[in-house]
Amino acid sequence: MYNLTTSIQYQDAEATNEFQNDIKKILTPEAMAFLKKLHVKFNTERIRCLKQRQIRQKEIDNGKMPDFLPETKSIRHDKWTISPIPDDLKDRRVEITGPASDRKMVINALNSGAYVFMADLEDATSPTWQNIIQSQINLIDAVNRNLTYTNENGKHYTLNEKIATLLVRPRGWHLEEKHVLVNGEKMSASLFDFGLYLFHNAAQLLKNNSGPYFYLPKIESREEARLWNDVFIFSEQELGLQQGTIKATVLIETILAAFEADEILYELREHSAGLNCGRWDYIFSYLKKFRNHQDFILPDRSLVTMTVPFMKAYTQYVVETCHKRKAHAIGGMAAQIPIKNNPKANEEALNKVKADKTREVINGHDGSWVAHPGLVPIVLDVFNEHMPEANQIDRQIEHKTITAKDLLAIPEGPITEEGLRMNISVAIQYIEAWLGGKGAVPIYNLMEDAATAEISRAQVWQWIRHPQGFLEDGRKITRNLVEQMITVELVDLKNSFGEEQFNNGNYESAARLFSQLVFNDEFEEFLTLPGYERID
Ligand SMILES: CC(=O)SCCNC(=O)CCNC(=O)[C@H](O)C(C)(C)COP(=O)(O)OP(=O)(O)OC[C@H]1O[C@@H](n2cnc3c(N)ncnc32)[C@H](O)[C@@H]1OP(=O)(O)O
Ligand SMILES: O=CC(=O)O
Repeated sequence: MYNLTTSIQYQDAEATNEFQNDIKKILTPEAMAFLKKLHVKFNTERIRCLKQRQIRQKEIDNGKMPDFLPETKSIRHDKWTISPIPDDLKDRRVEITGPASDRKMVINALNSGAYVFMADLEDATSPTWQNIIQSQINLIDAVNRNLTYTNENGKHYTLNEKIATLLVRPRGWHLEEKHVLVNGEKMSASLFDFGLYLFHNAAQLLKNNSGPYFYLPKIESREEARLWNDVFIFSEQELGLQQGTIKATVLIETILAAFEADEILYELREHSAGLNCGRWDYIFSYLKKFRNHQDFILPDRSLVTMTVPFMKAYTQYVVETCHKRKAHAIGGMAAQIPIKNNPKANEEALNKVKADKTREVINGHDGSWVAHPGLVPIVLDVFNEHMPEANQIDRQIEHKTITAKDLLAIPEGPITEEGLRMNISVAIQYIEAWLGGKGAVPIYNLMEDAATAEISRAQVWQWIRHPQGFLEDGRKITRNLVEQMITVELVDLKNSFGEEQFNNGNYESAARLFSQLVFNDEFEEFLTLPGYERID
């Protein structure tokens, strides 16, 4: 535990010598002093914003549905644009993402041919202390161009001459870093991740003709965006950086943020590098926010695609809003990844990615995400074909005006036994991996991370309680049925992975956490909150 008020301890009884050296390299007295200032100055407002989320949830529960805000009408209707975008963020046609903690993956991502690499400390990272510190080490080495890795077979990895532009996604406002206390309270994880990356790398990034660039997750309102903007201004002053040096792309990945997309861009206009459509968290947010409404229910996860009306409306609104403000509108993550040893299934997966990205570029997106280096050339081809310039910010796309009704439209479709079993299986397997320190994993040939697993567990929670939570064969989804399925799932997992792997893993504790998440009437805001109590 590192207490920023009294003494700064560098000893950690649990840590190996190597890890202690890493901690020393990252948590220097100067860096700690900067972190402390950030937390002291901004934590009260962070807590207020989180309380505001609860208030808003109660209003929604009581029937006050989201709408465009009358008090910010002038922001939506006035003419303004964001500040000019730096050169290395003008062309973002393919962006790869991956956990910042995995050294080999960081090298592979930077070398992948993608234009941007989003190094993720959020949904793709299980925030063990080791992973968080390792992420900062990897990022410093990447920025200083001395990131190397040698695998168990002696294969050596180094960075290419030309690498992707680096953006870092710190953890969201709801998370805390339990290993660091400021005045006795756990430090905001967002400020910890952001502060350390900025402190250690801003000067070198500028020397590299780049800059400190971020992706901001899970924002729910313009006030949360304003808080980030205030953090940026303060940090720039503290570190002697020119105002506007920090740039950030906000993920529009909550239903409430969609209604304030223009306002969020406005708050960050001096620091903005556009918006991104974080589709998986968006679906989760839609489920979460309207969970207590009898008329809102989603069908099988596999049926909530980008072409269902509420998803289509949201992406169109984000593109339109961004382009009006001369900002990039980046697309989201197709869950498919290359499939080994099955050429037919692989071709089908790649075709799905191609179709998804083609839809996005035609819709007006200025770039999009991939989860795997094998997908970079496919997405590159799609964008090269349909987007000859660096971006299509100046292209006006004729969409019908998006209304609140469009953003809230409820999709139709069945809930199947397969869909229910799949949610249970995916969520347990994902939580198992997360408890073991892995935040992104392939499950049934799809990329799964915290956002996708959140959908799976939230659906099961909702289907048990919802009056229309029936399987298409007429059976009501009950606690009893789900309990039986969890038991069967654990047996299936043991049979497929073998006794040894099963016993060495965290399957039983993952099933316990999953049961807590779906059987407790109190809906957990994020699975990573109770999860964090179970990891080091
Ligand atoms: C909803 C959201 O929030 S999306 C954003 C957050 N999610 C992510 O970032 C997920 C990113 N993707 C991944 O983590 C991985 O692709 C996974 C876990 C899904 C699959 O990983 P693996 O099982 O290792 O894939 P696979 O075995 O095919 O890897 C082949 C090679 O590609 C590399 N690779 C795979 N994915 C990535 C990636 N995202 N970035 C860099 N390299 C990668 C592997 O390191 C491996 O390299 P090697 O050949 O040098 O050993
Ligand atoms: O963060 C991205 C998402 O799709 O969720």
